[in-house]
Amino acid sequence: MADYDYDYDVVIIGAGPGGLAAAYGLASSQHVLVVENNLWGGTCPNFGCDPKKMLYGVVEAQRQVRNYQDSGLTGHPSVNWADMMAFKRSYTDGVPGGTEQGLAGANIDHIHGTATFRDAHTLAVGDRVVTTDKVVVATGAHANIPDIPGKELLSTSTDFLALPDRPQSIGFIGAGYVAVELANIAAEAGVAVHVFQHNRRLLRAFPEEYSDRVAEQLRAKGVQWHWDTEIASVRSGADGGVVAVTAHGEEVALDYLVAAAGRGANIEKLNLEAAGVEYSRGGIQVNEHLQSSAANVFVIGDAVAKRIPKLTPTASFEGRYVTGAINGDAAPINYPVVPHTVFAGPELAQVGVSLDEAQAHPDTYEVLTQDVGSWYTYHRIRDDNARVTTITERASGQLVGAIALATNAEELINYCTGIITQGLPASALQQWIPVYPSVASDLGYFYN
Ligand SMILES: Cc1cc2nc3c(=O)[nH]c(=O)nc-3n(C[C@H](O)[C@H](O)[C@H](O)COP(=O)(O)OP(=O)(O)OC[C@H]3O[C@@H](n4cnc5c(N)ncnc54)[C@H](O)[C@@H]3O)c2cc1C
Ligand SMILES: NC(=O)c1ccc[n+]([C@@H]2O[C@H](COP(=O)([O-])OP(=O)(O)OC[C@H]3O[C@@H](n4cnc5c(N)ncnc54)[C@H](O)[C@@H]3O)[C@@H](O)[C@H]2O)c1
Repeated sequence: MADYDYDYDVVIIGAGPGGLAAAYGLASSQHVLVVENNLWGGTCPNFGCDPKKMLYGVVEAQRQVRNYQDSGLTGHPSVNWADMMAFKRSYTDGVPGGTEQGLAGANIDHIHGTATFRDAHTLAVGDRVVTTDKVVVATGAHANIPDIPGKELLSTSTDFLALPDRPQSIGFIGAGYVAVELANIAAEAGVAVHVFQHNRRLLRAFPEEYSDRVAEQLRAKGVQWHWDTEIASVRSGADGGVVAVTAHGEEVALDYLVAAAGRGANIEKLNLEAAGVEYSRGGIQVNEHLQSSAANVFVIGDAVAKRIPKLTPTASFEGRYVTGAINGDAAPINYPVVPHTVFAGPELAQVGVSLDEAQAHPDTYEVLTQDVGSWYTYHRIRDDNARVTTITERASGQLVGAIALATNAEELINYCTGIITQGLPASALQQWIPVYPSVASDLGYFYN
């Protein structure tokens, strides 16, 4: 508890996965206030992971029917965009209210408004001024909008996830997670999709031999890739649409053009200078205890300038870590391996030592890439192009990395993450009985 008579022990700015993990963790030991200026629950359940994966579920079901066309299924379903969006809302509509009820039920003080620092211990939220011993900044991130003429005509992933009617055409600037996932959903729903990428590399967080396969799979679904193409400007087009003008002078008429060129930390409204908190282009700088340059101000989640992936599980992990740090645990943060997946139809997932790293050190690592489309698990679902790479450390035989492009790849990679995190030897797989047949029952073939 604070020595000085502050209003609160901890004010948490932002009620996304990071801020909420910290709030629930701290509530039993500290007097906590949570401040949120948009929807309770933050990006992931309102405008990110969860609504995206609901739409993905619908288009994946359609893809599976297509895969089974010569295996007993006939007929081609089609996506009803409006109904798909209503299905999404059947979940997202309840998120803000449910999140707020959860905070109220746990007796955690919470207010709606934008928090701004007056000094490191004082925050303004609208007309209200609140003093606090410590602050946890968990403000997340927003889509970067390229600074080009007509930028106000650009849309974002948030707009996409709320489109009431199916567009005829849509473009994406950038070829990262957001563009690939939303391009897949749109293409599967029958939208004409263009992706404009300023170089020739998509999904740079994944190995090129895998991301090239994703590009080819999306091309086969109708996605038009515009490689080495900068968008120089945007102007209004016919019927409320836009015209994307490339640096080569090419013009592409679209219903929407989505900025998917990375995300920047939500720091502009915080007045960080008043609190002595230093930041850079990538977000707020922190030490190994997630403390900013103002020692009483902690930062977690997408707002942090960090090298590890900015994902919901990393934000929650950091929320749990600051709970311990604020309660007196002096240990620095120690991240376990972080798996990541792009839901690209099928999924591309990876964890641990990267393929580049393994290939650069062949004396240290053994790399085994297997085309598993003919294996029972993948043949059964006609995932004919499924592929899995495993990376083991030669000296110990320990699994240290894995990459999979396959239906349910995220589940296979979750199992690999458990093995790597726990440092389990291959012999451990002899001591458990998985359900057969299942993704898990293949593990012994990948790691033995
Ligand atoms: C389209 C999309 C799909 C994604 N899919 C996945 C996925 O499949 N898996 C995955 O792991 N991650 C995914 N992500 C990333 C994931 O959503 C984020 O990593 C995660 O939400 C970060 O949590 P956070 O708590 O740091 O921030 P956020 O969830 O962004 O929450 C921050 C909150 O702070 C509020 N806020 C900001 N400034 C202030 C202020 N000054 N005062 C008060 N409140 C403020 C914001 O309104 C927001 O609600 C996706 C992101 C997007 C955009
Ligand atoms: N499945 C998931 O886990 C998931 C899904 C969506 C988002 N996310 C999170 O959100 C973050 C942001 O996603 P994102 O796709 O916006 O970013 P990203 O960093 O994954 O990709 C950005 C893309 O934009 C390109 N780019 C950068 N500047 C550009 C410019 N000026 N003009 C044209 N292209 C440009 C980059 O080369 C890259 O291809 C991810 O890094 C991830 O942390 C995760």
